Amino acid sequence: MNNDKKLVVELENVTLKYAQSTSFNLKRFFLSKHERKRVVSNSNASREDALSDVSIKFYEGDIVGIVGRNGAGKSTICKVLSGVLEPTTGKFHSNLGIGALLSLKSFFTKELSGLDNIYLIGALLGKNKKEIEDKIEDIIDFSELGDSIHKPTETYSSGMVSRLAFSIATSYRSDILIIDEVLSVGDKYFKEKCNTRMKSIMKESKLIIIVSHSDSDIKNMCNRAIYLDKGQVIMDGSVDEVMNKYK
Ligand SMILES: Nc1ncnc2c1ncn2[C@@H]1O[C@H](COP(=O)(O)OP(=O)(O)OP(=O)(O)O)[C@@H](O)[C@H]1O
Repeated sequence: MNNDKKLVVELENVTLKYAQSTSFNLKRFFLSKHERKRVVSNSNASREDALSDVSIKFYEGDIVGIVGRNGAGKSTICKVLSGVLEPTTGKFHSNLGIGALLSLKSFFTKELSGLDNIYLIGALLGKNKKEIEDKIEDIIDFSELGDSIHKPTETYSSGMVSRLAFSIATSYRSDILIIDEVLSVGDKYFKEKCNTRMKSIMKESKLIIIVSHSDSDIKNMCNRAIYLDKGQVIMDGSVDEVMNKYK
């Protein structure tokens, strides 16, 4: 499959077990950045695998939709692809730079303001102060949060969080863009605005991964889909084929 395309990212027999039940957030990521195994387990036996023997090849130009029921392992795969989590066993190879992971579940530190989160997430994406400050105006404008940017994000509606998350991640260019359940929230007007921005980013990114529970998001944007269940790949193929199986 895809013999004419350039292989850019590969998961090889990846298994991932979480060490303990715990929520994931930015602070935790910073603390564990140099010791990633603190958030995953080395044990072979004790826990059900969040990912189990997953092998996937990603090619330049792929826009891949990942589908599956709750708990299937979609967010976990995104974290492995963005370098946030290391596999417990198996290998992750990437010829692309650090992946920009756009995820509502992961990175907001809720007691901090939207503005502070812009700095923190920018730093997490490897940007320096100047690079972050160069983008602040664009991020706030695009998110349309106005003065709410100074309020703690725990006071935001899910739509506001979504707007800010989308604005931050899409303000920086990276070779790999990973969008985990962000497109499905936000009102119709903002969704259209996101789609327009996405189209221009897609032209610049080498690989895009989209997790969505929305059939239409996957059908409209992706050229390939992967169906996960209980941490395993059930099907990897064309969008039509996979969405028919997933129904
Ligand atoms: N931080 C964590 N600690 C322990 N277990 C976790 C953690 N995060 C996820 N899991 C478990 O790993 C499995 C896969 O979870 P994951 O969040 O990747 O699924 P998902 O497909 O993204 O689900 P959803 O559609 O509900 O967002 C689930 O069984 C989940 O309970």
